[in-house]
Amino acid sequence: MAPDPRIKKACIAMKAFDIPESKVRPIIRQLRKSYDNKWNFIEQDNYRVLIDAIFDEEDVQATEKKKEEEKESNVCSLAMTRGKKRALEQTQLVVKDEEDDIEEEEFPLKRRLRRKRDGVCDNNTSIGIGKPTSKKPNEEDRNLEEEEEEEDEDDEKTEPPPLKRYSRRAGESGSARTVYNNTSPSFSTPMSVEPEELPPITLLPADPVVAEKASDSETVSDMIKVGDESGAADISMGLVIVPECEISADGWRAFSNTKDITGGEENIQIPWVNEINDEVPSRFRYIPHSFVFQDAAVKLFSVSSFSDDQSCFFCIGDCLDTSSTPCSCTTAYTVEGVLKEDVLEARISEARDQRKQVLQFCQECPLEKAKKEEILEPCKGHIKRKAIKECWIKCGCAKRCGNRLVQRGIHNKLEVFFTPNGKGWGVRTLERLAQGSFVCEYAGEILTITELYQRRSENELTSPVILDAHWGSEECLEDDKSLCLDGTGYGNISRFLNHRCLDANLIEIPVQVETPYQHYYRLAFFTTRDIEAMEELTWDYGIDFNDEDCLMKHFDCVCGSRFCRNIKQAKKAKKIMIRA
Ligand SMILES: C[S@@+](CC[C@H](N)C(=O)[O-])C[C@H]1O[C@@H](n2cnc3c(N)ncnc32)[C@H](O)[C@@H]1O
Repeated sequence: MAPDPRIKKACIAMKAFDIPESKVRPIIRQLRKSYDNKWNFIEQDNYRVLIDAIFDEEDVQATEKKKEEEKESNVCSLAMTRGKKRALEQTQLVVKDEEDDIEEEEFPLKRRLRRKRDGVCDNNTSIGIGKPTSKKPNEEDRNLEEEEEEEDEDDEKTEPPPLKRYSRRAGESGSARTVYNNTSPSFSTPMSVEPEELPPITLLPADPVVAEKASDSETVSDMIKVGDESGAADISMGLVIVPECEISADGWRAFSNTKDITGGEENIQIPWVNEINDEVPSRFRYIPHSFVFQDAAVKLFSVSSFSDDQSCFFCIGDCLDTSSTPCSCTTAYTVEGVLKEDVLEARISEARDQRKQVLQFCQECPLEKAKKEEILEPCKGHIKRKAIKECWIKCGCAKRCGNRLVQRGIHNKLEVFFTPNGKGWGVRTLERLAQGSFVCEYAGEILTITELYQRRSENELTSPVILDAHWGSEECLEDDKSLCLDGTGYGNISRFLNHRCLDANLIEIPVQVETPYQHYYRLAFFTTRDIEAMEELTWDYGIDFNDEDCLMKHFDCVCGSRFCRNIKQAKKAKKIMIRA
């Protein structure tokens, strides 16, 4: 039989890392068996699965070798006199040092490859991933070890470890690690993942009862920390706690449930499909509600700090029930559970027509301050937006009250799908949606603007949203109160919503749920018109495609709207359409 050219190609690719063919071939055989001979899994990401498998094979061999040695030394030590044992221990000390060197020699691939993956290139190899370094190899090794030690020390000092580190690692493809089920001699398909210590997670309460429990001075983070001593871990916050581990794209494919991308976190299941290619949704943690990342001062107030006129204390049942006197809270929703037409129209024209927008200007804009430039540029202005006020903890009505729409969560049939027109994943509705229907809210990590800029410098953002509806109304906004949401690492279904310039079929509206506290509010998506089943859902990210300061990752817009603001791109798309 003619040799398979793909095996040859893989061997050549591995040769660049000094991995001999004799090591590559048996692993390829195992992988082909495990992946039903689907080469694309083996080849993708520059043979990342193959490299990982070779590493794991090395690990298994090293562990087995160590075990054997331990067994041998135990047997020896039992049979030895004390004096002999001491003598042997002394020799072992010397031998151990030598063994460390041998181990490095015997398993040089791992260190060399890891160094390459980390962007450090050996001077004496011709192929280098990452920038070459002028450091001598020994110096390099020392530095690498020092760095590793420093990292360990940091971990010990920072107790519990910062969440940021986890979210960054989650997106790193270069450090993915898969744990294999060792039922076959030393390798098989990915089966399980090792749980690591979970990062501290601070949540906003899904249920306002939680708010009641907090004292005036408590931030949510003081009150609810996963696994802390406050007993807060008992409160079910509906957070998907994914054991922190690093798995490959294929591992993720194997674990992710096509029937429900939310992992059971929403009232309904949201399936995902890809009818276009082999891609799977990128790895993230599904959270149904936003949570504080670190510095954001999202305070829970004691109910007494709000006056009775900020709630409908005496209402019973449903505030929208027409038989009772309409209460002061209910201004936005109809009894059918959609936004009132006039409210929706006002919001749409405010979003689309600049003349209808009221701009507020900060004295010192957090967005400008966060740039940390010598000269502070003047504030560019923020659109003043009033939040819809839903009934909350202080109201007497029931949870089923019609003025508690957003807080009851997603209730329409949605689907994540791979778009055919180059936008990646998107969201579509599987049923007809009436105009003004609530679809979902934007959930993510609540960050301060300073934290957002920090992330931006690490290139982690896709589409953060700034919670600036009230900016400029106060003299000076403190850093921990100028907030935004980032759904990149932790997010809900909204992280899949694509952008459409101006005439999108969704609009985002600020909604107050927990308290009338204005620095943090929820951002809810409502339909701007009736939407047919299978239509993609989109919202206008509000990006200026020419703004270099734009906080979102740049992309060439292919929204197809005749109002597309990404002019060059729109022209290109039009030309293609005409030619076709
Ligand atoms: C919040 S994510 C939306 C989900 C994304 N499509 C995915 O596959 O995960 C935003 C990213 O989607 C892509 N995107 C969204 N709207 C787009 C548009 N109108 N044209 C091109 N790409 C778009 C861009 O890559 C953008 O950075």
